[in-house]
Amino acid sequence: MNVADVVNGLPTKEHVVVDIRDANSYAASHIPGAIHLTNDVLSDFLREADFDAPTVVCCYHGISSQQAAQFLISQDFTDVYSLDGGFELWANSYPQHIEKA
Ligand SMILES: O=S(=O)([O-])[S-]
Repeated sequence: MNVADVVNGLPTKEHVVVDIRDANSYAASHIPGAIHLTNDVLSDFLREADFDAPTVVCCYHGISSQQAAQFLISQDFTDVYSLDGGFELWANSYPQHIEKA
């Protein structure tokens, strides 16, 4: 999914955004409303998740998010996307849409 689709969905909270970057990167800046998804919180996340919600995985550059998206699909999520270009493209495109922890 491209960054424009995600930014357009922000006002209505159309997507669940999960950020798989390291804790410092997430703390410094992330997509507004993004959940920080790490191995530590994975079981809680899976227990509470809406498996049919449109869910977008954000990493650094859009590579590792593809694997994470596949993993979520393997866990029975039905509507999962990888954010093309990752947070780097997001931050360059929408510096006004950045949330700090
Ligand atoms: O985050 S990344 O795998 O795209 S470098």
